[in-house]
Amino acid sequence: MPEQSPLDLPEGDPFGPHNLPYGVFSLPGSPSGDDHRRVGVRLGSHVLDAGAAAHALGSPYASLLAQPTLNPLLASGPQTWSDVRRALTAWVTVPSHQEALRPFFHALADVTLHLPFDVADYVDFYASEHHATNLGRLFRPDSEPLLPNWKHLPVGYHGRAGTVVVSGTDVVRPCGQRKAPSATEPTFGPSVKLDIEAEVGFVVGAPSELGSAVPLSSFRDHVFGLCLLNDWSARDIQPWEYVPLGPFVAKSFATSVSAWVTPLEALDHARVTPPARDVAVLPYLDDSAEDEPGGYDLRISVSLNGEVISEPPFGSMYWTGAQMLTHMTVGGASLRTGDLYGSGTVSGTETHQRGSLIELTWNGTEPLELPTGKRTFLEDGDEITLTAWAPGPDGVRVGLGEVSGRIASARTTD
Ligand SMILES: O=C(O)/C=C/C(=O)CC(=O)CC(=O)O
Ligand SMILES: [Ca+2]
Ligand SMILES: [Mg+2]
Repeated sequence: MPEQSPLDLPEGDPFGPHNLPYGVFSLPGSPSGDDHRRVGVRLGSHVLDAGAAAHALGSPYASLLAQPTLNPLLASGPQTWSDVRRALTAWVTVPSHQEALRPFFHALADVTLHLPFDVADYVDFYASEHHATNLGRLFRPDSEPLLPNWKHLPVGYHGRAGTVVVSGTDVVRPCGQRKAPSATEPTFGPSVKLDIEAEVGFVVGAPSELGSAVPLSSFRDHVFGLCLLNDWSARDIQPWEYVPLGPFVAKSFATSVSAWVTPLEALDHARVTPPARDVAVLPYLDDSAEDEPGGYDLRISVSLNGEVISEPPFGSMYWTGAQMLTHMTVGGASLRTGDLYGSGTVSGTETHQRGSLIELTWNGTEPLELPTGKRTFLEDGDEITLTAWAPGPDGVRVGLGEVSGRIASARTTD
């Protein structure tokens, strides 16, 4: 019997030709150096070696795709993104290409997936009203949960690009300094409140000029696509160190991203109007006259050791990706290819929609009851996986892949 073609997908496969996310892979046995990495496009449970396929088909995009990272494609800009996607769609849907493409498909189970792009700057926002309200209650119980600025601008901080890692990378429990409110002196040691943050990452492709702001309407000229992101956070280190400049050691030891970047064009059916804003914003952030709604209806699922513990709805985010981008550049900051910005933890209104353990367990006071026992924060060996899907054309889902990471024990010297 002939082997089934990678192009024969089960009906409704979330990684069908309507999706075509990009990643970077290497083949088994190849050294881990850059030379052996190549851009791949996911189709079902296979990855297409996009550069080799382009070369074989005589495509003008061969040199853009035969690369060890997505950066050249990201830098090529929105017209080329569309053109390449159109070409790929034709390759995987036109039956006459089937035989020519077959050698360039590899089973996902047989390849190693790498960080898909070289991360330039990394920023993390705080765009969920429900998350910000919960964290405000937990960290600042004597104040209003939302600080006065929260509904006037998307609050964010600059993170550490060099510690962004691809899904599947172990996360070493961080050590740091902490002081409980009741303690008189700070102490040092491995975090005892290691947490997750379920987020969506925005991947910047086309750069912008230093000194000019990027308006809301230019979001799609710069942002190439979305990934899943887990902003690992040490909740015992964070409250002691964050005043007044923001998170530092507590959130800079590892941030995991999915191996697949889903182009915005694959998510057009998922666009939704964000929740009603009850405070008027300044004109540069006012999206009421934009042509398209700025939200994305992504349904995230968080599992701990295989048990689903939360289902955060990305469509509930107060601030949109365009507003975050515009605010980030309003002072004239330039964008670089490979910039990554996180949405901030995605939490919905309901308890089972909270995107972090500090919220799900109310800072450890209400443990989760799991088949493997009670859990407040993460223990060594725990594995966290975020997955997500979005509505696509004709009721078919668009899969966003997964981001997972396992906790390795702290590296202490004593
Ligand atoms: O409210 C605080 O002081 C802290 C908030 C967070 O830890 C959240 C954060 O990193 C941004 C986010 O993911 O929403
Ligand atoms: Ca975060
Ligand atoms: Mg981080």
